Amino acid sequence: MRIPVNTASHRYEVIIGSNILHTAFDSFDAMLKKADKLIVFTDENVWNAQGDYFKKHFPYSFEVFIMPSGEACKSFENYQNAHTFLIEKDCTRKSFLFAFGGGAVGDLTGFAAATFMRGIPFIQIPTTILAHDSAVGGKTAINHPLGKNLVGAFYQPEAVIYDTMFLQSLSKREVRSGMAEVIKHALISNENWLMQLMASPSITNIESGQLALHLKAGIEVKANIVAQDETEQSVRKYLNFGHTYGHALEAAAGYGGLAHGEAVMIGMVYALLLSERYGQISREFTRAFLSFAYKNGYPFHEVLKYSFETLQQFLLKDKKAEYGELKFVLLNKIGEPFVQPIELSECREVDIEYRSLLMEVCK
Ligand SMILES: NC(=O)c1ccc[n+]([C@@H]2O[C@H](COP(=O)([O-])OP(=O)(O)OC[C@H]3O[C@@H](n4cnc5c(N)ncnc54)[C@H](O)[C@@H]3O)[C@@H](O)[C@H]2O)c1
Ligand SMILES: O=C(O)C(=O)C[C@@H](O)[C@H](O)[C@H](O)COP(=O)(O)O
Ligand SMILES: [Zn+2]
Repeated sequence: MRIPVNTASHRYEVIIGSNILHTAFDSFDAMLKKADKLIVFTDENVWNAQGDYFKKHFPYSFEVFIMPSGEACKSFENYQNAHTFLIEKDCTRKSFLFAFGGGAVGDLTGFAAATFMRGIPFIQIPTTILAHDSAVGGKTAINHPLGKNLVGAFYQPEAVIYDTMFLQSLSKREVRSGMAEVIKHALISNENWLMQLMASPSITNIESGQLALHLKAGIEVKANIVAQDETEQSVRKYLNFGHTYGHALEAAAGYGGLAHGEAVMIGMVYALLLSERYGQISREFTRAFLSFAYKNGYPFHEVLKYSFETLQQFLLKDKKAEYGELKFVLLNKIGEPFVQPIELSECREVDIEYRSLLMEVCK
C-alpha cells in the first residue's frame, strides 16, 4: 500500500506492508544506481535484531554506520561521529543515506542528510510503531541538554519504506511507546477511532492486521497535516499535542530515561486537564483516559520524580513558545485541536492538579 505525502518542498510516498523490503526499492532503482555510495545508518539494537533480514533483502551493496541505541544517537557527539564516518568513507553530494531504525535513528539520519555537504538525499526505513509518525513529515533533529530536538531542520526523505515485519522484534515497552503516537493521532482527528483504541483489551497486544490499519490511519492524519503546513506555521502544531509537557519530562529524565511515547502519553493527560479549562473536555473523560492509559502500563508515577521547578525550565524552551508566551495544543473536543497561550502560573496550577489526580487514579 502506498500513501502519498505532498509537502510544499517535496512529494514522496510511504510504502507500507509486510515483507516488502526486497521489492519496495524497484521504483527508486534508477536514482539509487546513480549514487556513488549507499550508506545505511542504524543502531546497535536494530542491527542485532534485524540486521540479518536487512542484509538478505536490501537489494544493493552498502556500508553501514552502527550508532548507540535510543536517544544516545541524537547527541551532538554522535552527530559529529556520523559526519566523520561519511567524510572518511569519501562520501560526496552523490551519496545516499538510509535511516534504518526507530525515530531516534530517523531523526539523526535525516539531520545528517540535511547537513552533509549542505544536503544529500535519504530514505526512511522505520522499524518501530512510533516511527509511523517520526519517519513521515521531514522533522529531523538532535537533542540539546537544555531542550529536546532544539537543533534540527525540516528535510523530507525521498521515500518511507515501512516493512512491518520489523515490528516483530520490538519489546512490549517499545510497542506501548509507539502506540502513544497512534493514540495522539486519534485524539486530534477522530473520536470513533479513539473509542475503538480505548476499547482494545490491551494496547500492546493488537493483532498485526488491525495494527497495520491503525498505522495507516496515523500516517494519513500526519500526511494530511504536513501537506497543509510543512514547517509548523499553523495546523502542524496539532501534531505536538502532549509534547510540551512530554518533552520537558524527557529532558528532565536525561533523554532515554523515559521513552518518547511514554512521555507523550503523560503529556497528553496534562494537556487534557488544560483542555477542561479552555475546551469542552470533561473531567470524566480525562479520568477515563488516564485510567485506560494507566491500565495499559504507561508509567505515570515518573512525573512524581520531578518538581514543577525542574520541568518549567524545559517548558519555557518549547519550540512553540513565541514572544515569551508558552503555547499548548489543547482539544476543544476529541478531533478538534487548537493552540492556546498559557501563563506559566497556570501551568503550575495544572501540574499540582495533575499530581493529585495521579494519586487518586493510579493506585
Ligand atoms: N521527526 C518526527 O516527526 C518525530 C516524531 C515522533 C518522534 N520523534 C522522535 O523519535 C524518537 C523516538 O522514536 P522511537 O520510539 O522509534 O525510539 P528509538 O529509535 O529510540 O527506538 C526505541 C528502541 O527500540 C529499539 N528498536 C528499534 N527498532 C527495533 C526493532 N525492530 N526491534 C528491536 N528493537 C528495536 C531501538 O534500538 C531503541 O532501543 C524520539 O527521539 C522522538 O523525539 C520524531
Ligand atoms: O511532526 C510533527 O510536527 C510532530 O510534532 C510530531 C511529534 O510526534 C514529534 O515528536 C516531533 O519530533 C516533535 O517536534 P518538536 O518540534 O516539538 O521537536
Ligand atoms: Zn512525538
